[in-house]
Amino acid sequence: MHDISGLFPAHENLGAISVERAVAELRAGRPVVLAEATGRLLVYPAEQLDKTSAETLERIGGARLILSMQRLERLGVARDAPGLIALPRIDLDRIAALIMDEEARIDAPVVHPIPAEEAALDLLRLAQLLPAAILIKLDAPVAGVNEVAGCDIRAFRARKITSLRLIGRAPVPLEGATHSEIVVFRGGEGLRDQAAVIVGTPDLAGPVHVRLHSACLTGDLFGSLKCDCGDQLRHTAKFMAENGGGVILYLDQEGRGNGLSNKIRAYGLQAQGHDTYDADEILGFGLDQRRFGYAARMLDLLGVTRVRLMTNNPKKIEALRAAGLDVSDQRIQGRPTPQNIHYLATKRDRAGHLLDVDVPTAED
Ligand SMILES: Nc1nc2c(ncn2[C@@H]2O[C@H](COP(=O)(O)OP(=O)(O)OP(=O)(O)O)[C@@H](O)[C@H]2O)c(=O)[nH]1
Ligand SMILES: [Zn+2]
Repeated sequence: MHDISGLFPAHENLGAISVERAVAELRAGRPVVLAEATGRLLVYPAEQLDKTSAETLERIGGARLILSMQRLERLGVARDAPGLIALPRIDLDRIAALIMDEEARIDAPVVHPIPAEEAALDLLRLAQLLPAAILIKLDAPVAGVNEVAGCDIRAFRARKITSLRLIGRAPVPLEGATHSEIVVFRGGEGLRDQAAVIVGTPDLAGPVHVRLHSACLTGDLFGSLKCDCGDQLRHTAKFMAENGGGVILYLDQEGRGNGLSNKIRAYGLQAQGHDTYDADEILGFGLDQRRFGYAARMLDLLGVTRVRLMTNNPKKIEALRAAGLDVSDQRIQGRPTPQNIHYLATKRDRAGHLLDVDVPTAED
């Protein structure tokens, strides 16, 4: 027998790997078992339910639906924590309404979750699925299911920060910033690698212009007029090229961390008149899912300690300060368009973004 134990990563990574496996299973529409000292829980994503999975879950019995605090609030139940609803029957239409319908109201008692059940909800968020799962307490073994420990889910984000590694770097000339280098890191809590763009040759010992830019496929790549992302990205690179260089971290946080599918679902709700935050809340998400701890770690790996942060988002400033960086900030204006002006004003009014926007009134 060959001994291949040396091919497996160090012991401290195993927990994070088990979470990533669980995330892959859930995204593929497969169940996972969440193990805690209190017992074992079968977890199935509510958005993946179909006739066969519903029948199977109903046969096992004891199914409950866990929903986030934001979703419960939308369903007319004010709460400060997630909650569970018993599902004596797995009715596909009712569950679809409970997880996504704007008009649905709750018709059953809501129970407070235990930590294992809250960890299940967090797993769904990491998988960038809707934060809604069918849970069943298991009193008998189940075969062929991936198992994940609640403690590993809770430790996942911090572990991903410490395991972040620089994989490669190469010069890539950019429009408006021809002297640029792209550096790629593996890790972070998103589902892909993270990139940093080093524009010019910034003095890493002094305060460095830095932008934390969350991925926005629609804005950055397709030039969507609904947001200011693409414009800010290109403007920042050009500004840095003309002002002593800088570092742009391009973070795998599409849709404020909710993922592309949920962002497009939210855009669908926005097309019906909801603002950017209401649309996310209807889907069960909070104001902003993003955490910036791993961005601080990327800066650390690049040797940056003093930052002139190009942002209007106070949460980014706070997050880097909390991670020990010396941060001063600099406003960055995205181009207002008739299509994004309300989005910009909403970020200012509801999330405290430091934006200077003039929304035309009906009289203008
Ligand atoms: N969920 C959701 N995400 C959106 C929407 N519009 C844009 N986004 C995402 O919001 C994020 C924008 O992030 P950033 O460019 O870092 O900007 P910001 O948080 O507004 O802060 P600064 O630009 O630094 O002031 C990207 O991940 C976009 O994909 C939306 O309507 N709903
Ligand atoms: Zn955008």
